[in-house]
Amino acid sequence: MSDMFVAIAEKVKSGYPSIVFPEGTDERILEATVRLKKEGILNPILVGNLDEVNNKAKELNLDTSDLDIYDPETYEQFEELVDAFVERRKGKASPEDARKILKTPNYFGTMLVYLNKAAGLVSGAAHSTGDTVRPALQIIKTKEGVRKTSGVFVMVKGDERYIFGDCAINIAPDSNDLAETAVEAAKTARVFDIDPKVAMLSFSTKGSAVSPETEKVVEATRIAKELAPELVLDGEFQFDAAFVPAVAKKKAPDSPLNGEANVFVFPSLEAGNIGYKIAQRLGNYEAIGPILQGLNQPVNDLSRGCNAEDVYKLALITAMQGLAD
Ligand SMILES: CC(C)(COP(=O)(O)OP(=O)(O)OC[C@H]1O[C@@H](n2cnc3c(N)ncnc32)[C@H](O)[C@@H]1OP(=O)(O)O)[C@@H](O)C(=O)NCCC(=O)NCCS
Ligand SMILES: CC(=O)OP(=O)(O)O
Repeated sequence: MSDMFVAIAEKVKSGYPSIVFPEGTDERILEATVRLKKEGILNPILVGNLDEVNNKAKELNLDTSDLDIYDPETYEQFEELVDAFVERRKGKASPEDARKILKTPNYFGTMLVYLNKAAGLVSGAAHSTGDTVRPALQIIKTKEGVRKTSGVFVMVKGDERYIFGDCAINIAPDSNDLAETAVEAAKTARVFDIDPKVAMLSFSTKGSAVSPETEKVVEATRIAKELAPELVLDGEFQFDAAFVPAVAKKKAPDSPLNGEANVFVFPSLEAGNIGYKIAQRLGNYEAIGPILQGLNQPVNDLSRGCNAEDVYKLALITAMQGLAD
């Protein structure tokens, strides 16, 4: 494991937070949580039917005897969750609706976080992103000053670390959305000791093509600079002009990025989601995330293509976000 994750694990261990995993019968979740508990890093709370979770663990030769397993069907404080959900949804859910909704593991787990019974949540190994994040958007909500959450990956290979976003949430971002993603991604970068140099990506570099798509990124760059004038941030850039110094000299000789960008803001969810998966699967970068930015409490999604190592690392990041809040 890279030094970065070893350091995060040490930090998390000192706080020993509880993190909730709504997918208690998923084998990757089971493998990662048993390891996290055994290493004394954090306290996993698995959601699911006790027998089903334990039987699945047995099949995998994993010992879940010292893990907390909460079943929404038998959870003693369920009515507390119902009341808090009805209050939070302000007229959008009756107590009967809430009782039904909170039987679903992602809503149940998210309410545990909202009520501070857990410090964060990791899900999405077996659920789509929509089903994983919707409870958080409705219950946890964004921090004051953040209009929309976005999902970034930390891309790791050896000592190399980059932030890619938005790869998960906003399907057709406008200029304001892109600017906000950029500013939040720079903050996320600092969490991983990356000194952010932010590139606003497009298929054009500094006006080499002009279209509504490129103009959206030009405008996003202007807004992001206004929001965070201290940031090293520029656009619009093709990936090579943002990343390869020799290409940057030719295509954008006057830019402060100098082809050294390490935070990449994609112009649409198509580009971001496809882009991170290509870097992961063809480029052999580890892709940890999506890490949701700008929420009041940490809730993070996984790709359904994840492995147990990805779950373990995203759990570490989630716990670290919780300690920082
Ligand atoms: C994220 C997503 C599920 C939200 O869609 P949705 O549930 O239809 O959203 P809605 O517009 O109905 O909004 C639901 C709630 O979430 C909030 N919300 C929606 N998008 C949000 C965002 N980006 N940030 C913060 N809140 C958001 C809304 O304000 C609303 O809150 P309210 O009920 O309290 O008023 C949707 O944008 C989506 O499917 N994105 C793509 C996910 C994906 O497949 N990614 C690729 C794989 S990672
Ligand atoms: C992040 C992501 O693409 O998730 P999934 O692969 O589950 O759709």
